[in-house]
Amino acid sequence: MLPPRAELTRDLADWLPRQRWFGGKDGPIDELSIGTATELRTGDPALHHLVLDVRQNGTTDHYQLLLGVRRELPDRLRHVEIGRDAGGAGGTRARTYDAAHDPDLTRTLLAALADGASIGPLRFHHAGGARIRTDLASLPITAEQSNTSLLFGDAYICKLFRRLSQGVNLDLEVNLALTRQGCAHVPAVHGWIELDAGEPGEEPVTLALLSDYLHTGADGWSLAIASVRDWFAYPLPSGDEWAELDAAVAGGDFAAEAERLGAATAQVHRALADAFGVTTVPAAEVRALAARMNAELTATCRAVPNLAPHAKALTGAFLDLAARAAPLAVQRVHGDYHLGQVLRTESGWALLDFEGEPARTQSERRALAHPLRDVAGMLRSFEYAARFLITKAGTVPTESGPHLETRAHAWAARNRAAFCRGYAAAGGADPAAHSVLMHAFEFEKAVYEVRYEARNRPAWLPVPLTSLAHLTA
Ligand SMILES: Nc1ncnc2c1ncn2[C@@H]1O[C@H](COP(=O)(O)OP(=O)(O)O)[C@@H](O)[C@H]1O
Ligand SMILES: O=P(O)(O)O[C@H]1O[C@H](CO)[C@@H](O[C@H]2O[C@H](CO)[C@@H](O)[C@H](O)[C@H]2O)[C@H](O)[C@H]1O
Repeated sequence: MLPPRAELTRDLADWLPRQRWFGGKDGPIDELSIGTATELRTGDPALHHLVLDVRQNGTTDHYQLLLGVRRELPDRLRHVEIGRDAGGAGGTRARTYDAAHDPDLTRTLLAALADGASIGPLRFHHAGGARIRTDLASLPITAEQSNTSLLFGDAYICKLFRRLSQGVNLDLEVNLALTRQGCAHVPAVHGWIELDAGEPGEEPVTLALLSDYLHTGADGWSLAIASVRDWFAYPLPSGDEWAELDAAVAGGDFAAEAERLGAATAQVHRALADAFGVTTVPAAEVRALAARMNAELTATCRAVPNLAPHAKALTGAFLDLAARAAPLAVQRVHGDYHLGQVLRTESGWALLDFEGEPARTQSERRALAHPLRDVAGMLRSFEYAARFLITKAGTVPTESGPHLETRAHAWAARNRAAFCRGYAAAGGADPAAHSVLMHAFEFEKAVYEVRYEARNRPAWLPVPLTSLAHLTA
């Protein structure tokens, strides 16, 4: 049984702003109420699924929470306690906590998924194929910011979406379609959980996604950084010859992987086109897109004046896009493609997280785009990886800054070229033959990054700015 609502909502309003995944940290909570409460397991411990309606600054956001209720809280769950002394029915005391951290309770989710159960407004779907195992204990992974993912042994990863958005989640929609296409470059979907919208004709809200856990995978960002570190440590030849060095000579060269990643990207784009189709937008819409890119540049220059010296070159690229005067083929793409979104497993590259850029609205994230927009995103990521160690002063060997910047540039150039080669060879549009699109998309992403870093990680701001200095020189 749930503790009395008044006490519970008071505890939740105190606890929620302290959670990493809470999106409304920039203002106070004006009102918090429990939108839906569904009992998933009775007894001690009990499990309740809650949707919290959180009103801030005139808008209401919805967050999901798995609420555990126990008489006594074991030490291992103290760090996720929500309410200490909520008085239960009949004078009993109940301790409430975030049950995502309690493997005794999260098993309930696997069992319901395996059964394809319906509990109150919650629908548990099994994607078909292999039976879902129910004997696995969960462990939350800590790396994430906006959602919470649970590992079930080496078999599954279950992503619980914290802030809920209207309708079917993009990550589910895309991964399910690609799994059904037999695409080898995404983790197979095993199941998902959704909440009935309640109103006829309204789409259900996606709550969670259960996929294959690619437990042998290493993420592209760590692999690329290891390669850059190796390249920076490569001994300098005498004199000034270092400037001529090709990044290929370093032991940890990444170019072959970059080329394979390019090929995997083209294959996923093909599968997305097959699953969702391709449409053509007229030249007038391409002009409107270029105008939006430029408007964002103007707004970002106002917020981050250090971007202003590059504005002329960026505007030039957006004007070239506007002048292109040709229709553009658009389709579903990844939307926020970078090295942190790809995993190298023993059998190849896998792409993760098709939710789009977190700083964009839902409709912007759903918008179709030209596939080279993803290619440009990944080229930005090579720029980032090349300069990350320089920005993190102290983690690099003894060379002076300008020398390292030359090395960074060489590493980025080598891996950008390899990625593009792999992409074109596997049937994707050849980036070299679409320089107007590539420049506009890459500069659009760089503007987004400048804004993203200024807001979220000001210490990283020099990374996109230095790279822009090179690209616009
Ligand atoms: N299927 C998977 N197999 C292995 N690791 C995964 C899988 N899905 C996600 N991860 C790991 O979890 C991290 C975060 O996943 P992601 O889907 O990007 O979550 P978020 O949307 O919260 O950023 C990834 O960078 C990756 O390291
Ligand atoms: O992974 P998310 O969907 O949360 O994407 C956001 O955060 C990313 C940073 O974690 C950010 O990516 C930028 O930094 C990366 C290095 O950390 C770099 O590889 C990317 O190229 C760069 O864009 C992403 O833009 C943002 O949407």
